[in-house]
Amino acid sequence: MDTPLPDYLTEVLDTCGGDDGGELAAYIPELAEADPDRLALALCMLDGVVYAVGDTDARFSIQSISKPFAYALALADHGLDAVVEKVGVEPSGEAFNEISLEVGSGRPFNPMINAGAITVHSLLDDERVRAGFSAFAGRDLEVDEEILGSELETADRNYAIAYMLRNHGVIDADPRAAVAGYVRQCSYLVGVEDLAVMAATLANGGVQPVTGERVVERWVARQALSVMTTCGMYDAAGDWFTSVGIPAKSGVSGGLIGALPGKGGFSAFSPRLDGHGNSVRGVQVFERLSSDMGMHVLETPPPARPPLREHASVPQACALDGTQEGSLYEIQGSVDFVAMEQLLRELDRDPPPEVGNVVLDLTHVHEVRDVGRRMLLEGARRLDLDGHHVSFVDPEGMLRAFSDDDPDGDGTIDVGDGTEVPVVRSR
Ligand SMILES: NC(=O)CC[C@H](N)C(=O)O
Repeated sequence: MDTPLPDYLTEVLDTCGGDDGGELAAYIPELAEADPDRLALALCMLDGVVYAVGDTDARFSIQSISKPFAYALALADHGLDAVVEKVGVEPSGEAFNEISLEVGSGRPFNPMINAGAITVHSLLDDERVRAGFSAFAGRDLEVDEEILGSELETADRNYAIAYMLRNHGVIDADPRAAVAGYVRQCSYLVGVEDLAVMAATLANGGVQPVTGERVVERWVARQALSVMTTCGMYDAAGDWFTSVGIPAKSGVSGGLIGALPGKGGFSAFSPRLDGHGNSVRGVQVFERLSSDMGMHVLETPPPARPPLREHASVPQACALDGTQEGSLYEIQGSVDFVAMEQLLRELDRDPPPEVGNVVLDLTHVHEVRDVGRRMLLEGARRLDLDGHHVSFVDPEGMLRAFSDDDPDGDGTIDVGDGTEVPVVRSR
């Protein structure tokens, strides 16, 4: 069987391809020369599989899509506080090249507009950007010197921004050098597959899904995705988020990325732009993908099955001690806050009989979140305090995968206060 995914993606391009509305970014001479009809789309799943359709060979400058990645590198190098001290995280509601600072703090509003991005760039050097972007993409990226030179010839607005930044003490660097570095950052050549993989790295908590390299820490990826959500589409961020609902970033060469946490990275390329500087057909492609695939991050998920699959009083409930009566709790689904709140409430409402074994069976659990694990262990600790002989059945090692509690694998887990509870592989 051939997977239908490429056919589906081609169909999306076909339906969105007819719109020739919008304009090329004429303020950068080299971009005004681009072939306006090119159209491409790529998806990168978090196991590293990439689907790409349309003009997948097209290479274009990354432009403002560089901003969340440069922001991530600055966060990784300097920490959150140092970066937030320089650049805020509030949507400006203004155009990407607005000459403005936040009233009060005197910082650029956010790292997605040019003022913020020039400031972020001043925290990095060219080599760090090159190596960092290449790590996100999983291949050595190169600057298009023509595009770089072309933009620098007409960069008066960015120079104005940089002079404003230095005048207000936001950057120390020479404003012309700051702009040159920032425009270099915008001039890396990419294709849609690169962008999908880069977006997927953010969606994957900072681990590049193809190379397996951890490029940035989890919190860094979350911070970058957060500002993409609130500011990535500039003064169209609200419209974008209500209709598409995916953390995203656009660039004036026509690229667009979306990163869906825990799911995948997406990219589109089509050079004609709307009045906000976002790709016209790129936006349409994402609207279509989001509605077809139910990818709005705030879509309420369907109700989960209850965490307690079965609760039975059974003889010989515990494999460790086949002689006693006991209670068997078969837990299913996700061990997260919501599920454990329900389970602990149930154990409070209908506690197991005073003597005997209590077996907490995780055979049917598919994921254990850190908070869920802590709640479950606390439940086990309290059952132990009440005098029960508690044990876990954990065939997949889900509990231990998260902790150092049982480094030597001696078959017990510390549930707190030094209380050891046996863990067995099967009942
Ligand atoms: N929105 C964009 O992609 C803008 C990037 C472009 N290099 C600029 O600074 O004007």
